[in-house]
Amino acid sequence: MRSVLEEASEILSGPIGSPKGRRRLAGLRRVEVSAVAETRSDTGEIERLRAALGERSLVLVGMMGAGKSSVGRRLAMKLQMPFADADVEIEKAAGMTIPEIFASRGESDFRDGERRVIARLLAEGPKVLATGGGAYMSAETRERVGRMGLSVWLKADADVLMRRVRKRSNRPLLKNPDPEGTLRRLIDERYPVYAHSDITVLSRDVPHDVVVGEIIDALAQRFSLDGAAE
Ligand SMILES: Nc1ncnc2c1ncn2[C@@H]1O[C@H](COP(=O)(O)OP(=O)(O)O)[C@@H](O)[C@H]1O
Ligand SMILES: O=C(O)C1=C[C@@H](OP(=O)(O)O)[C@@H](O)[C@H](O)C1
Ligand SMILES: [Mg+2]
Repeated sequence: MRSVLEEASEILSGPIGSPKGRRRLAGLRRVEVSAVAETRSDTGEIERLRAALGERSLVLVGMMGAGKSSVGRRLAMKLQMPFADADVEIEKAAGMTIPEIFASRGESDFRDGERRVIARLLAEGPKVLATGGGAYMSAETRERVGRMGLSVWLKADADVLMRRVRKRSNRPLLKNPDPEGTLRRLIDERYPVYAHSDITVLSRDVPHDVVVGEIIDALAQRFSLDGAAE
C-alpha cells in the first residue's frame, strides 16, 4: 500500500486544480488531506526559496564539528539542490586525505587548494556547499562567497564542538596535546569573521533536521517569506 506522502506527492504532481484532482483529494481522509496540504506548502516554499536564490549557492561556514558537512547534505536534499563538500573535493583533487595533505604539503598549500576548489565549485552553479572550518578566513573566499552565494554560519559553543570532534581523529589542526585549547583559540580568532555571514543558525544537540528546518526558516525570513529576493 502506498504511503500518504506518496499519494500526496502524486496528487501534487498532477492537475490538483482539475476535477479529477479535486475528486482524489476529496477521497482522502482528513489526516491525509492535512499531510497533502503540508507537503504542498513545503513544496511551494522550497520552490520559492530556490527561485529567490537564483544562481547563488548556499555556503555553510563555521567551526569544525558545527555540522557543515552533515547538515549541509540534508539541507541540499530538502532543497533538492546539488551538494558539495569542499573537503571531499580537495581530497579528490589531491588524491590524498586531508591529514595526508597537511602532513606532506603543510597547511598553507592546503589553504591554496581550498581557495581554488571553492572558486571552482561556486563557478559550477548553484548548490549547497559545505566548506571546511578555515575556508571563510580567506578574504578572497569571503568576497567570492559574497558575490556568488549566501553564507550560513552554523554557530555552536565550544563544548558541543569538542564533544563532536573528539569522536574522530581526521582533523589535523586538533592533533596536538591540547585540542580543547586549540579549539577555543580558533573560536576566538574565527567567530568575529564568521559573524559577517548573511545568516546565523545555532547548531546544538538536536536532530540534524531541526537545524535544517531552522536554516530554511531563516532563509524564508531573509527572502521575506513570499520569496521576494533581496
Ligand atoms: N545537530 C546535530 N546533532 C547531533 N550531532 C550533530 C549535529 N550536527 C552535526 N553533528 C555531528 O557532529 C559531527 C561533526 O559534524 P560535521 O557535519 O562533520 O561537521 P563539520 O563539517 O562542520 O566539521 C558528526 O558526527 C555529525 O553527525
Ligand atoms: O577548521 C579548519 O581549519 C579545518 C576544518 C576541516 O573541515 P571541517 O570544518 O569540516 O571539519 C578541514 O577543512 C581541515 O581539517 C581544516
Ligand atoms: Mg566538514
